[in-house]
Amino acid sequence: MTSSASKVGESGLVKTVEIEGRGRALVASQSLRGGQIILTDSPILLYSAHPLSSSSNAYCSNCFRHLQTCSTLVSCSSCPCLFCSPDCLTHALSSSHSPWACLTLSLLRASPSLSLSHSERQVQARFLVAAYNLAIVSPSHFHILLSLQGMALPSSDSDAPTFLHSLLSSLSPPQGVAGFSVELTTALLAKDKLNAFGLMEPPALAPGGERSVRAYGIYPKASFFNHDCLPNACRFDYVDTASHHNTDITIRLIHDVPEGSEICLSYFPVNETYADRQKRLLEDYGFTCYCDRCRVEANWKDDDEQEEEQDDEGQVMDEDQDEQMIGSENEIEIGDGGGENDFPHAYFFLRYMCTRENCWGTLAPLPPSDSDASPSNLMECNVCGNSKKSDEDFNSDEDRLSVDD
Ligand SMILES: C[S@@+](CC[C@H](N)C(=O)[O-])C[C@H]1O[C@@H](n2cnc3c(N)ncnc32)[C@H](O)[C@@H]1O
Repeated sequence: MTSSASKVGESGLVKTVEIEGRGRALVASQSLRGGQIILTDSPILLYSAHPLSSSSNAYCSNCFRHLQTCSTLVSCSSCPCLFCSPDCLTHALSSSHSPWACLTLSLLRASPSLSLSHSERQVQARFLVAAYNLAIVSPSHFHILLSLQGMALPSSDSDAPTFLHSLLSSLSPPQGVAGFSVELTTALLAKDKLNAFGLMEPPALAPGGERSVRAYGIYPKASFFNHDCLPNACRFDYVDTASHHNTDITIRLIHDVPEGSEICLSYFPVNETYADRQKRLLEDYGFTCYCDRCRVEANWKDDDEQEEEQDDEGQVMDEDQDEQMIGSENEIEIGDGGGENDFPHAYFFLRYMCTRENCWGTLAPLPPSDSDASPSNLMECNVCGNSKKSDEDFNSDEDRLSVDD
């Protein structure tokens, strides 16, 4: 580890260091307590996760607050975008919804070739508009975006940059953006893929089902967190409940972390199998994970070697579920060996996984009253927002915490 340490976050609780094979990383500058907020970060760029062809107008086009909760809706005078308040619209007109962004989104919406494209490509088009708009309205933030990790990965959709770049060039090239080229477009798409955080839809909009993403954001300081399949920190956001800076995210520690230890997030829900995690990390993030959990699970029986049996209806059934640690009822399944050595991280799942059906969120203690206080025994889920005492089942829906930071 080389420590060219620059301190970031709340009062310098974490610092960036360079770790061989992992790039930049954030480590604890001092010993830290579970529940401590180590970083609050604001996005330099946000964009909708909905395809351009979608008629959904459920969220403010600037701050992505759910519009159902807003009484002062206004629309853009030149396009169908809605905003939660006149102030948000005014702010957007000089930032995220500049005249160039407004015109370009309208032209893209009307483009037959883009409307025939799959939804992922339409969302990538939204990102590129947001990124090139950033170059126009805030060159310093655009440089921060360029400084983030991200090279095109061999597995990435290689047609996307060429197609989207030629579309933008023909419809509405961003005037005055130095270096506007297919190479820059390729690099921007790669940076988005490696660094974007998803702001989720509120749980009530997806009853019983999985929550989907409403918007993506680039959070420059939080982008330095590396991944671990058993993270020691997790991310919270309060898009609909915070009255100011509602798109800020906070990173909170799940448990105590000693000075000098790396602080990691999980880039996706922790219930995924070893094979799925490795595939996703390699294809989407370009690395193989050798975290403690992966080192243990690498010795478990391979998915492909598992016996598969045909059930009576001829469906393929997985009999051996030792890879699928968290079943549909959030059960812990232990591997063939059955012992603690096979599954030393069972404790993590029992203590820090949300038990609400289909949530798969992570629990972190509420922030301690001061840095010397013991961690709170009230745990909050970073996905559904429910709370529970550390040794209890979840409270009812009425116990959902409302936090306004
Ligand atoms: C969001 S960035 C994290 C910060 C990054 N290390 C940097 O230097 O900017 C994601 C990238 O960091 C690297 N990374 C993250 N977690 C890693 C891990 N557990 N092992 C190796 N590389 C990792 C991968 O290159 C990944 O694509």
